[in-house]
Amino acid sequence: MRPGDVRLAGELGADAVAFQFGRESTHSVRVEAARSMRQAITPLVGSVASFANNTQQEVREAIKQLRPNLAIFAGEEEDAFCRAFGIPFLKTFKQEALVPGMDGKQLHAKFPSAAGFVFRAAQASSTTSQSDWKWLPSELTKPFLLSGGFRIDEIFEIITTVEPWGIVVCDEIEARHGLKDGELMRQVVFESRRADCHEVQNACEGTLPDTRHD
Ligand SMILES: O=C(O)c1ccccc1NCC(=O)[C@H](O)[C@H](O)COP(=O)(O)O
Repeated sequence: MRPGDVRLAGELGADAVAFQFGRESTHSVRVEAARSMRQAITPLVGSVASFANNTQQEVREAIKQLRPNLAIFAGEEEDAFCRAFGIPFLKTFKQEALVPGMDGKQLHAKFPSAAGFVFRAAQASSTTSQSDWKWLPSELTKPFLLSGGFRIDEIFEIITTVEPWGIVVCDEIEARHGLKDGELMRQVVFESRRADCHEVQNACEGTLPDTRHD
């Protein structure tokens, strides 16, 4: 919600910055404000427009002004609505709204145009064991993000347990409502990168060709 926070997020290593346009979000911003904050995004850092039950006109106007790389739809939108804007999108599902037992194939069939999904956990605490994530659809082949108000000290564990494509943070990195805290942002990026490195190291262990020359 502040240009300085937008710039710092990119400088600290965030992959993308999201602007929220959902009417019910207490973090929603006006299109004009988002457009001017977009200028503060560091080159190569993505810009995301996040919607929740906005009208077609509102989404069209925000996309026209902001030119985001990606849209997120976190309301009751259907696939046809989301794909009509011609940019890649993720569809958000709240944990409590997911049909129990729904697997990745069913989700993909319901949202064939989605580039991926966001799964928003209902319970922010005690989310670090595999069994806490049983509600996630199985057999997901598209990338997905996790959101849900994580504690910073559990981010490493969550990423290495669930192996999402990324995580979304909002309140977790705020000093006060709407005001991001640089040190908390740094810690989130650090923990996420630490988890990435751990995963890459695990994946590579024993599989890299021996490039040493005697
Ligand atoms: O969950 C998402 O899909 C998401 C996408 C882009 C940015 C943020 C996202 N999640 C966090 C939130 O939706 C809320 O901003 C957060 O839970 C705080 O709620 P509120 O104060 O109503 O904005």
